Amino acid sequence: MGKVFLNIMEPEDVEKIIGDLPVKKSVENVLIKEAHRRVLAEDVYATINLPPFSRASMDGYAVRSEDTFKASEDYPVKLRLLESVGAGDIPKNKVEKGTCIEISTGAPVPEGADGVVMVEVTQRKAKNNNSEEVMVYESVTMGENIAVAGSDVKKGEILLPSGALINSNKIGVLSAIGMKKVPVFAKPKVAVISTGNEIVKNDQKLEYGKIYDINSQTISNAVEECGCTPVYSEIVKDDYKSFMGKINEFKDVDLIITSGGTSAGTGDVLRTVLDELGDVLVHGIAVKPGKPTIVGLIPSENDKKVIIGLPGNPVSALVIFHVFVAPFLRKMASLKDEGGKKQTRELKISRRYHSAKGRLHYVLVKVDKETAIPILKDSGAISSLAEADGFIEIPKNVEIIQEGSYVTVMPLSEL
Ligand SMILES: Nc1nc2c(c(=O)[nH]1)N[C@H]1C(S)=C(S)[C@@H](COP(=O)(O)OP(=O)(O)OC[C@H]3O[C@@H](n4cnc5c(N)ncnc54)[C@H](O)[C@@H]3O)O[C@H]1N2
Ligand code: MOO
Repeated sequence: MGKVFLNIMEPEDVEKIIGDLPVKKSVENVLIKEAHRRVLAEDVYATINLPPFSRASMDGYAVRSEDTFKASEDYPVKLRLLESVGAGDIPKNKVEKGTCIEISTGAPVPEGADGVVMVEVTQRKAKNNNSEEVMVYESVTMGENIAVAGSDVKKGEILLPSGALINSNKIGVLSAIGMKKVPVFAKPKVAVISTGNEIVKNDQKLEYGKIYDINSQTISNAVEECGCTPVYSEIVKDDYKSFMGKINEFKDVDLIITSGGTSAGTGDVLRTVLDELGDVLVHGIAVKPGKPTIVGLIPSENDKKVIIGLPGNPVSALVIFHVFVAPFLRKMASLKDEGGKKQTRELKISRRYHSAKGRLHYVLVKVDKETAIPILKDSGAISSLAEADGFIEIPKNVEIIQEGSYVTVMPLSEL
């Protein structure tokens, strides 16, 4: 396949190409304590009734409701107390006419009882023969203060559908049926590789001409936010052998993201390696920043593996990741809003913005209350990362955005 760098593609076409890339999914069973923020891979049905038995929902006395119908402040009904049942206990007696059983919230309702009188509207009195009686000052209706077995969920009913993101409340639902292991989609593994002779890790000395690695950190975090597991890598030098070696090393990952080495410079070897190993689907997008972005496919064991080459500039790398890569990773991770973008906000732009025509522009913005403030620095400026909350898209045919116009802000991270 010939080089396609000069074949700059429109962003919509690139989104379509990425959207059509192959996605492999597998399922694994994890302990419930490890299921948080994972995606359910099967429908979950109730294996028991919820609640499993009819239980009191108030502290008080289990009664036959008809015994209390005439009860009032002035004419309380007297009921003989048979026993006291706490949560977790099993009642020994049956509630017969004229009797009651003291009951705690969560305890099983004794046979014969069809209502629970709240303790606040009763008074307990000891009698001479060591027995006790309860004065009831208010009536209860049938079923009052009782949660009947299966009234919440019936055994066999669907509790959660496949594809649900297991957050803390959904963990509660799975816990209610005593689930130990939960079927979830395996998290896609994504190798994150920074390339460049000038890049060093933070445990190395910063010699003249070198810079600390930013992209492994920013992109790995962003990968995690998409429900995938980042696999860290050593920095790869700008030479064919190192690059090829590293790509072959990551045989068991689902996708590879590199940064740097995408443009036309002499050290930019990703393109050469991809041309040799597989297919380059995209090399060049009509956007700014991020024009030299690469999307490729290389053969892997049974099918093909996707490689995304992000531009080296940390701002370009992050923006391109959010626009083009994150939706695909979220789809791989089976997150519900498959392919969808993150929650955006419509805000007023703080100043008039002038954009060069011809390419779609992504502009970092700081959000202050209801205003988006454009950050006017180039994509090599790290300080813009410190200020940025998100970015806006300015279509290729728009030159001027007037102060106060509404713009759509895409957030840069989850928090
Ligand atoms: N003749 C041309 N030159 C360039 C073009 C072009 O079309 N023709 N495109 C420019 C654009 S746009 C960008 S963006 C860069 C992208 O090039 P690369 O992807 O090859 O990136 P590098 O040259 O390796 O790096 C660019 C810049 O970013 C720094 N960098 C790289 N990786 C990291 C990292 N992990 N952490 C922190 N900083 C990183 C690197 O040191 C460079 O300063 O090419 C333009 N040139
Ligand atoms: O368009 Mo580059 O990607 O300048 O930053």
